[in-house]
Amino acid sequence: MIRAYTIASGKGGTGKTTVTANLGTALAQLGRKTCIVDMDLGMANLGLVLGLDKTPVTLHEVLAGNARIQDAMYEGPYGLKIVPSGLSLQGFQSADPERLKDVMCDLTDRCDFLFLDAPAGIGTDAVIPLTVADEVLLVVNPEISSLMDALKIRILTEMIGGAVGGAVLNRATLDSSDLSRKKIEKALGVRIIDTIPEDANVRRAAAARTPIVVKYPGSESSKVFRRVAAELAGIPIEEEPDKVQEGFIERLARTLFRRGP
Ligand SMILES: Nc1ncnc2c1ncn2[C@@H]1O[C@H](COP(=O)(O)OP(=O)(O)OP(=O)(O)O)[C@@H](O)[C@H]1O
Repeated sequence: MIRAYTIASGKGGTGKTTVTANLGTALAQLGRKTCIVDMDLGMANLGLVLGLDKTPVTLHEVLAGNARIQDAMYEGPYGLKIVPSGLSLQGFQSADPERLKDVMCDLTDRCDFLFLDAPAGIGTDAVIPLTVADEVLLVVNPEISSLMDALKIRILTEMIGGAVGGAVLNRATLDSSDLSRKKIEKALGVRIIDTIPEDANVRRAAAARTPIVVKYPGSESSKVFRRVAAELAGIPIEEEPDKVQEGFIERLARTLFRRGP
């Protein structure tokens, strides 16, 4: 039985693609058949951040009725299936987001988990993914503009008969200007499933066109992605306890009392 999630935020640049790519990879690492789809028909970048170079068939052709979804699926890490969107404006014009429902039917037997990376805004290509998923997961940053846009998406989703399952707070810092998790939860009216910190390794991994859970598996963000993936898969995850940071005194003692050559 397939479980479909749409990753949405309303505001651009909150981390939807990052969350889609890494949750998808983390679920694939857990052995779940997982497919991620770039619904950003105009400004595609899921394939780019995952290092796909040759993608002769994309979601553009599928939504234009000229190809089957299985022809637009490319292999990612741990057997993750990636459906990129095309980069051409012509392809964008020919793609009809209304075909998404039929595409989802074709995917039913092919995977356990499906993630749709929604575009920013409330255009047709952003709204349709909100209706077809079992649950919408919001990606929100700890700032008022992101919160307001996420709230709009929550209300819109409910108005059109969809369901919001929760939110992921991304790019959290310890800065006092950050909205707190509690405030966001209260204003948004949905549970914050987990919090991903602001992490320079996220950008480094994107530059290397590799998910952070593969490139920097020990980073804080990777731990959060694995935790959320485990929760979605309904399995307990045991993280290694964090190594106690060696302080200056411990380092000095180790150097002074080192045995042997
Ligand atoms: N936790 C994080 N720490 C640091 N940088 C991050 C984090 N999450 C995302 N980023 C960076 O923020 C930028 C935007 O992220 P991303 O592309 O995932 O957002 P998006 O919501 O998909 O954007 P768009 O609305 O344009 O599709 C990228 O450069 C990404 O590497």
